[in-house]
Amino acid sequence: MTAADVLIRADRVTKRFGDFTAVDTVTMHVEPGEIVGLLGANGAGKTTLIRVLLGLALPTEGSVAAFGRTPDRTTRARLGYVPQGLGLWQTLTVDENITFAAAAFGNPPPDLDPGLAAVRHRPVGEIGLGLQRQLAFAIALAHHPELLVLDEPTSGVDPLARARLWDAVHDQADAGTGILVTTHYMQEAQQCDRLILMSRGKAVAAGTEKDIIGDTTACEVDTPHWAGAFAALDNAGLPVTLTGTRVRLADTPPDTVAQALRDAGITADVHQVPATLEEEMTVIDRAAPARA
Ligand SMILES: Nc1ncnc2c1ncn2[C@@H]1O[C@H](COP(=O)(O)OP(=O)(O)OP(=O)(O)O)[C@@H](O)[C@H]1O
Repeated sequence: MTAADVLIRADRVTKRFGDFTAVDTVTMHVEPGEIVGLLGANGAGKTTLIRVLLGLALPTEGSVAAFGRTPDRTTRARLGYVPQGLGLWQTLTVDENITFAAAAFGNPPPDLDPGLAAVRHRPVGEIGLGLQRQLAFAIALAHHPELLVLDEPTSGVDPLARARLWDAVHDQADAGTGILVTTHYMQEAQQCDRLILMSRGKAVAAGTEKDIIGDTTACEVDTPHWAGAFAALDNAGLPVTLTGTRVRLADTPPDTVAQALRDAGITADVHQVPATLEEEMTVIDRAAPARA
């Protein structure tokens, strides 16, 4: 990879608001044709990092470059951005939003798929969130950006629309567009070529899902008394989670779990399994130092 191959990069970027460090010394980049997932809990610093990358906020320390230069209006024209709030004018119609964006970027308005075409004369504030997301996505793609930045693109979207959106993202990446996408749905991480995990402002892990999970394990507790097992492990101060009736504990020795269950008089099978990405994330968050 040469510097010319990098679409966007952050080099030791820190962003502070007063005494609060929202982004802490983050270095990352996105290349053409790859889908990079920025993962992290609420408040981890994902949106702030994106705003700095796009030139919408200045870094307190460190530097950013888009297409090899300081982000400005010219670089903005080479990327598509769908912010968490979608960036649409709620009181303008679908058509008016499209016309406005097309004029700003100097491109012809995009073709609309039938769902959006049917509501083209309605104010955006009156159409459903799913259609609003589709519109924001169509507008972001209309000028054929080299880089697409999507902040929580699937939040509040039904499973079918979510699958469609990821299909569209893959089509873009296959055509050579670089994608930077934030999410806190860990299942969506599997859609990405590369992940960057943020915790309390820092990039704490990077690579594929497999790289990030590494050797971390979890204990799974097999018992018909799952409610009692959960309560007992929770009372013992262990990091237990319950998904459906599945009782699991990330990064906890099986002996510790078995002992806590025995102490509570609960019979159960305890076995060790590879951790999920979500579990790895909680392990990392537990270990991460408090924000500077
Ligand atoms: N303008 C601001 N002034 C003060 N604090 C801010 C500002 N913008 C963001 N923050 C704080 O910085 C931290 C990181 O926020 P950010 O929105 O970047 O997180 P995030 O990872 O995108 O979370 P979410 O998934 O909830 O959007 C939060 O604690 C937030 O309250």
